[in-house]
Amino acid sequence: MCGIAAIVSHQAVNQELYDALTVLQHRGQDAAGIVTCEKGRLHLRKDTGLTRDVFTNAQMMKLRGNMGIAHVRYPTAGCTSSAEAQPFYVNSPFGLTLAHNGNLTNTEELKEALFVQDQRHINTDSDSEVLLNVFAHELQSLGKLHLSVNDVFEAVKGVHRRCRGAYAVVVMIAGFGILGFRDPHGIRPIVYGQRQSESGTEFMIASESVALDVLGFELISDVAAGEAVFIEESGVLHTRQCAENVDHCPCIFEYVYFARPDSIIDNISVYKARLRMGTKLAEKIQREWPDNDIDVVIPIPDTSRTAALQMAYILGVKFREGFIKNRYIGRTFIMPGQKMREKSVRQKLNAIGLEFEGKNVLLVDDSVVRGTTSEQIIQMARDAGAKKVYFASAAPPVRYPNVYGIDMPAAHELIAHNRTEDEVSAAIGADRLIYQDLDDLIAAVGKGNPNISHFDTSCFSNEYITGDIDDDYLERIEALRNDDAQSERNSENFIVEMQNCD
Ligand SMILES: O=P(O)(O)OC[C@H]1O[C@H](OP(=O)(O)OP(=O)(O)O)[C@H](O)[C@@H]1O
Ligand SMILES: NC(=O)CC[C@H](N)C(=O)O
Ligand SMILES: [Mg+2]
Repeated sequence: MCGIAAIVSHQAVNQELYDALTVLQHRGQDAAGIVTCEKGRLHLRKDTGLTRDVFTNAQMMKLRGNMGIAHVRYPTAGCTSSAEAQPFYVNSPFGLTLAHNGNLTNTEELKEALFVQDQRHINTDSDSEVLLNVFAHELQSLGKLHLSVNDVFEAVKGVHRRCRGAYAVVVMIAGFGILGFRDPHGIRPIVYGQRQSESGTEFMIASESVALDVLGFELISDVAAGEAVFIEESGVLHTRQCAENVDHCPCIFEYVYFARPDSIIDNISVYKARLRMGTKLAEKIQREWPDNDIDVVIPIPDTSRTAALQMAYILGVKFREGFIKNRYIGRTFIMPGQKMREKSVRQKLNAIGLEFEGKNVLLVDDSVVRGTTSEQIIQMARDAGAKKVYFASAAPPVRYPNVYGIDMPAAHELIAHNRTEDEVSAAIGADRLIYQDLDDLIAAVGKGNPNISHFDTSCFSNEYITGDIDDDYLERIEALRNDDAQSERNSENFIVEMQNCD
């Protein structure tokens, strides 16, 4: 899950893109990058690390220009080398840079075709580099010396014909403008907005509306599934539906975990969706366990707080902060490698003993994926003196890999894979485990926008909307991207960057 942002302004965009990345940091902590365009010339800075670590003042000064795009990365393909940090660049045609959130599911076929038919060179293992080259080829093959807005939309149509999987994308065409587009299923979020300045209208595209809010842009709309928006460098906006078969199916895990609660995605408030998840889960407890002896509801910071608050309210029991989060440790689930994730949970969360001593506590988390957090937290609650430790998950059991931009490719690394709910409860050491039902999760999120008829729920249901995921594919991905394979690849880190400014 990465974060993308783009701004077309009448003044320098370097600081605003940087600010946008800090607001989108929760979507990717591995690498960050910004590219700006000044009179047709591109200035790029990208590297591994958090936004605050990647850009020095001197580098920021070099990112001149009134339009640019930016990215924070959480890898789902390739390795963690800085060469795979985004934005990516190709010089032909016209000078293109791209930032991508999502994951292509036909990368290998595309790579082969790019090499054999399109005579294009791919230098990394990143699917996003492949995506950029597909777009570049589609634009090139129109054979135009001077680009029109229509040509840009024709190239997006070509991308939709060739690419499978999830892609929310921003592309900057040097000296011409900025494009945003979303795959025909609209799996990953992308929004655009505007603000007025003394010199005219300015536009921003971003993964989440919270980035627009913070930078003073007013939300115009989500980019619809299959749609493209293009903003000319002068500040003129164009939109076009570019896909033939649109079937909007946004990722439900954005609402469970990834997105910030203060974002609105596809007209659904993430905050309200999480409150409704809390209501549904509390109602399930009341239904199935009416004589429960829960004394207190305690959230596992940060993401579960909204659902937990609502659960306590519906159950009529106290809500207490039993764990304090170290604000300097990032999100553990999106960290690379199980060792680092395990170590970080303990560094990140610490118990307040008096909230546990002698009590039956209901710990609430938004989801249980590998079980890294829940296992340690339950032990911490016991160590702090809890009598009984019950555990509730606002999402159903995560049993299947995600192939659309969340890095959980190996089924055997998921604690609920091939386990019953009771077995998971035993594995994490809970006295009782209550999972949200999938229908309730869908109802909780879907209530915010009745026009969305279905969601990508693949990690819960094993149903993959793109229709190209079979056992063979999942086996290949698991072999390529399980934790051991990744750490081997990352330790080699052999891909060297082609362009960057120091
Ligand atoms: O079962 P696991 O593999 O541990 O994954 C699930 C946990 O990871 C996430 O927290 P994270 O620390 O990433 O972020 P948060 O602070 O936003 O809750 C999520 O909120 C769960 O707590
Ligand atoms: N999480 C994402 O959106 C990742 C984008 C892209 N697949 C990468 O690995 O860089
Ligand atoms: Mg968490």
